[in-house]
Amino acid sequence: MTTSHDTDERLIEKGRKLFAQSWRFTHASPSIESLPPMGSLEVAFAGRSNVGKSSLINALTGQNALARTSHTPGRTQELIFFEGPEYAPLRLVDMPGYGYAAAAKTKVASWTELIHQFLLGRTSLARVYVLIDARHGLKEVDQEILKTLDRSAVSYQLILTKADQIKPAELASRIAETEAALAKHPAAFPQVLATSSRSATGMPELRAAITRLLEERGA
Ligand SMILES: Nc1nc2c(ncn2[C@@H]2O[C@H](COP(=O)(O)OP(=O)(O)OP(=O)(O)O)[C@@H](O)[C@H]2O)c(=O)[nH]1
Ligand SMILES: [Mg+2]
Repeated sequence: MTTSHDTDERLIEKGRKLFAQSWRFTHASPSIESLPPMGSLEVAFAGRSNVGKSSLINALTGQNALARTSHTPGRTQELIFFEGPEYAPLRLVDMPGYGYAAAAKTKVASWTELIHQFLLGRTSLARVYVLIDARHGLKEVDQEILKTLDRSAVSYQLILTKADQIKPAELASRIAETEAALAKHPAAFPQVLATSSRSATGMPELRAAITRLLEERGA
């Protein structure tokens, strides 16, 4: 008999292998006109500037220099695509951050436009993870992204990042509060994940979730 525990173990092992391969940068798109042709399934990471999108891609792949990270917000300014050579059906997409008030207004506006256009019009986009800083929770500017995702057909899930920065009890209440806020967004996964790129908390589960998605899509 197959139990759900067996399935979880199998997906965690398969996810570990998928992400243990050598990932590489393949494409950077500063505009919607310059996107790579659709083909492989894509999983994108969105969120406010500095929330830890690029760091999460590095932690998932175990390659610390794959995506460029920075202490200062506004590091990632284009849509950045990564592929694993032995598993072409999957691309990871690092996105520019939104809500960064210190950057030039015109830049912020063009990144925001790019983000919304990508999320609404990309049929190869199989899932979007929306990252939220576990210390701060959902902000008004995140709601705009959630509204865009509600209008698109893509499945999406929230991830609380930097879980290493707060106490377990605080993390538990932040998860509960964020899940409660998702009641207004029926298109979202009702469950919220918690991760730390620093301690690798949540990485096996996230790799398994992406692996399950690929299986569901027959990739
Ligand atoms: N403590 C802790 N710090 C983290 C974690 N993830 C990222 N950081 C730090 O947060 C800062 C921003 O990380 P990035 O990965 O560059 O964030 P980003 O969301 O890609 O930022 P932009 O590209 O500017 O939108 C860096 O100083 C990281 O070291 C984490 O899990 N724990
Ligand atoms: Mg980044």
